Amino acid sequence: MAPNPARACRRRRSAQWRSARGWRRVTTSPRGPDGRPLKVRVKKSRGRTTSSQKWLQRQLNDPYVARAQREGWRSRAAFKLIELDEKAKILRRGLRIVDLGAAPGGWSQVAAKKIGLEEGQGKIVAIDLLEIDPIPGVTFAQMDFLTPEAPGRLMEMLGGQADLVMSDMAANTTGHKKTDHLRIVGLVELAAEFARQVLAPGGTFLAKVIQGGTEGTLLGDLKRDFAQIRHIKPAASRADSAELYVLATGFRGRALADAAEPAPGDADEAASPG
Ligand SMILES: C[S@@+](CC[C@H](N)C(=O)[O-])C[C@H]1O[C@@H](n2cnc3c(N)ncnc32)[C@H](O)[C@@H]1O
Repeated sequence: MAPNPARACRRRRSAQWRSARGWRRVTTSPRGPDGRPLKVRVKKSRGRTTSSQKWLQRQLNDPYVARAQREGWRSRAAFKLIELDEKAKILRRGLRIVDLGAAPGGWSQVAAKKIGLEEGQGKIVAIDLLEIDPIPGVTFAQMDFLTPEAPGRLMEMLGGQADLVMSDMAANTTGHKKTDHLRIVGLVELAAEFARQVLAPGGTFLAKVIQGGTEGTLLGDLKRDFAQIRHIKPAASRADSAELYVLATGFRGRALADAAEPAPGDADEAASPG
């Protein structure tokens, strides 16, 4: 019998529903001749709600999760990019895009559709620590963006300049607010540095930050290198989360960004009397 995706989806959601409410599966023995349990009981677990149950409860109560499943997006994050694009018109046919922190692939799916990737237009290169199921036309590398080889590898995959560098990277949270804040700021700073290396003049940089995360040096550098900076909080971004997106448009070009960076050795020359 052909698999029925709607039925599989219903079954998965009902399993999630049971798990989120503290039900756990108990498999009785003996097993039948086909190795499957003769009886499967579902029992309510005692004790406090675990963090994974809380996560599941949030998922089940989240309209974007259900909508993503219905519409075939790999993540609820897809709606954030859809909304950012509705507000700021960042995706156009034929664009060359770098997607940083791409897994499970929602943003790449949205971007691929908008730029006409399946019709042979534009290009998307993507990177993540995690593996993703292939997306037609998207060139993906499973690697840590923080490793020194990552920027070079991405540039090689891209084979030219980019029109848009987008980063939805989020480091695993530790629960320690200050550490989490510093980690995400570190990721955005590196992503912005990479954007300066690969963007064509007029290009766009979009990145997830957390409130207060684009103040100081990062914001100053972005203002110097891009014509316009905006902060946007899409409705799909959870209200109780401090995340928001910084959108920098109108890249002024590498020459300017490079001129602002002291070249290696400049400091020594300036300091040397002769
Ligand atoms: C919120 S998810 C991205 C969701 C994605 N935009 C989508 O639409 O499906 C954040 C991703 O950032 C990735 N990430 C975090 N740190 C990273 C790093 N140093 N290098 C590469 N990916 C990283 C995580 O593995 C995770 O998959």
